[in-house]
Amino acid sequence: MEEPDMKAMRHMENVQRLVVKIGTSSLIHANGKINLQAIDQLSYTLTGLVNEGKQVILVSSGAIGVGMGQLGLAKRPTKIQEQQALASIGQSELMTVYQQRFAVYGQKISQVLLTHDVLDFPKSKEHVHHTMEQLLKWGVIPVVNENDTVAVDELDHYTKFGDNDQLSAIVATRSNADLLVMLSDIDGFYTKNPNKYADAQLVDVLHEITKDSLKRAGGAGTELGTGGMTTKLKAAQSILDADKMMVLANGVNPSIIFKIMNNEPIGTLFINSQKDKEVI
Ligand SMILES: Nc1ncnc2c1ncn2[C@@H]1O[C@H](COP(=O)(O)OP(=O)(O)O)[C@@H](O)[C@H]1O
Ligand SMILES: N[C@@H](CCC(=O)OP(=O)(O)O)C(=O)O
Repeated sequence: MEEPDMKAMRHMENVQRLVVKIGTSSLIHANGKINLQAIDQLSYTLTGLVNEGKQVILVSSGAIGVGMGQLGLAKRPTKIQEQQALASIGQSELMTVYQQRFAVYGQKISQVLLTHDVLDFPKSKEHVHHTMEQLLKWGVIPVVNENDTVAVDELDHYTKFGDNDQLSAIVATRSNADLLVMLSDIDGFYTKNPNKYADAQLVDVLHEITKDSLKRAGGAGTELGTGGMTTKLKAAQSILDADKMMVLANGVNPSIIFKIMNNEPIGTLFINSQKDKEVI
């Protein structure tokens, strides 16, 4: 693993298409209410990027969390049908809020709900691809989430992505995006879980996901978040395999994406070493 205090130069100039993933913990306050400031800033920032001529896809979690807030539930229910019903309530509310906030900046958005099998089956995968390309061509920001109402893993029918970290990596690689920006409740990937260890240090750049890095990632940090750091590293692995870049950063102020695009050393950059050498 790289020395945590070494800050490498970054080169985001050629990023034309990017996927931004935002997790539940960045979208919902600890008291269960929607974080309007985060959504507003996200809308402002992503619209700003589209106005600069970039193509942007948003992968947003939060359906279950928003649904919990709507019903006043403090704890995520364990029954699958309850989680799915909450997602159904929360997704439409979440999209209503996104729609309102993006409209303030004159930005069109759309909803794309996916399941794993849809992207496994060649014909439906092609349809999704064409729809996404058309949306991006029109300057629309597709807002993607898992179709939680139908996604369940059964023995003979595999429909779940697992979590939105995986989904965002799949969306980014399938859409040939140059960069995946993963916004979480933490500043980046640390040498160990910073919520447990005070001496944890932020890693600036990671060129490969080793067994050692996976060991440094603990479980999910919050009641609402599901993925935890392990799934973020797995997502990063898919991005590195596709020879693309990922930045993991804190989603508390989503306008941080402007700084990322401006080559500021924000969060953790995942880039394979060959590509890192090429761009420098
Ligand atoms: N090495 C690590 N570096 C950073 N965070 C870590 C690490 N290991 C475990 N974590 C935990 O992962 C959490 C982020 O995952 P999660 O709560 O699922 O966020 P999100 O809702 O944004 O997907 C952090 O808050 C932290 O507690
Ligand atoms: N599809 C679910 C999100 C699941 C998920 O991965 O959540 P998170 O760990 O907050 O990104 C929802 O919208 O609630």
